[in-house]
Amino acid sequence: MEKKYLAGKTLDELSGIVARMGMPRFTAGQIAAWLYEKRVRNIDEMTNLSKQNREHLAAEYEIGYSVPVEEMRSVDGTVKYLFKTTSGNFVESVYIPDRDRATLCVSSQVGCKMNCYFCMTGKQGFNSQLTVREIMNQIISIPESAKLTNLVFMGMGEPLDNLDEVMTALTILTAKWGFAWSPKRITVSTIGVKRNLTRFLEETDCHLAVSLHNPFPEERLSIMPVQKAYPIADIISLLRNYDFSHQRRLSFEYIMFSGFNDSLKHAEALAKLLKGLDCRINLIRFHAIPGVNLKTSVESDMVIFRDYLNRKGFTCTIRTSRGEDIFAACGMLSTAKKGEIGNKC
Ligand SMILES: C[S@@+](CC[C@H](N)C(=O)[O-])C[C@H]1O[C@@H](n2cnc3c(N)ncnc32)[C@H](O)[C@@H]1O
Ligand code: SF4
Repeated sequence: MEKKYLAGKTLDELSGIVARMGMPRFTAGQIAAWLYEKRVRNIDEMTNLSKQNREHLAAEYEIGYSVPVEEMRSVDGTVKYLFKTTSGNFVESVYIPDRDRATLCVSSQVGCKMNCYFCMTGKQGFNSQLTVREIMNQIISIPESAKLTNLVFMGMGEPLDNLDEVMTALTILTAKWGFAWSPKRITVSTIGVKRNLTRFLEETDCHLAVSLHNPFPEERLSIMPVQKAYPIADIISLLRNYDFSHQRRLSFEYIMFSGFNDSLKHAEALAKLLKGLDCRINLIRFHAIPGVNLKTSVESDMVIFRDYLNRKGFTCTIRTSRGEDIFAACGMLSTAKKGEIGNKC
């Protein structure tokens, strides 16, 4: 019999399992602590469960964590990890140490349906959803797991297109019986999948980042097909119904493309679009990818753009690029790995 996995199970699900197996109710909490606090890799290590209960559990279940299959280290300390998924594909996670912070950028899907012109993951097309176990595994199975202070869902895939699994991962990360993290340590990035945005905003307190990239609808549509189904103006109207003036943070991601979206006219339109919203704007350098005819903006244009937005009352910063020497743009390593395997077949 193929074994099922315990990793990624919530306390409610574990309670159902122990009840079915005739174990005491409190065993569910003990198993959750072994999975998410002590992070053991083998049921036999759950030493406060009786030997009989461990054997019983191990007859049907295994834990289901798996270590990365490859890693690339940057001179700046960034590490890119590659994980093999159940579907036989690969996803990436990037560990980014920065003074007293240690952030992990996690993937939510294998590939992506959204097909943004500038994105390597988009070029892969959609392959499959990651399960909550595969999302949690990225966080638990890197050597630096215990050092992590922050998480960003900015790896491969669109988190709001896999919301059930992402929400369960957020529950495990923030529940007392799980990681017990504050939701303020977690940021979910989206291009604005409106149908799921409301649920995310209502049911979590995690920070939100929206990938905007161009304030003009036609121009945005030319690089982001999602603009057709979910225009950015509608997303912004929806966001105006929520309070981002306290603990919860709203930010907009804006990749700066030379001669495409980096003029003062764009900065003015962006300021107009976001007027009155409590938000930050992050300007990002474009990581060039093969076959895409766009270049990152020069530093002086980014500075002019940033200063204009700061004068308009926004908090706008230029994000430092990390791990340039290890293909840090998401999707590059997994695409290379896919090609390697494809070539071998
Ligand atoms: C890979 S996406 C994943 C999260 C979500 N799908 C989104 O688009 O917000 C995370 C961020 O990376 C940005 N990005 C994608 N390709 C990039 C590239 N080649 N250079 C710089 N940033 C890129 C996206 O625009 C987005 O802001
Ligand atoms: S930028 Fe985000 S939404 Fe667009 S293709 Fe890449 S992963 Fe998908």
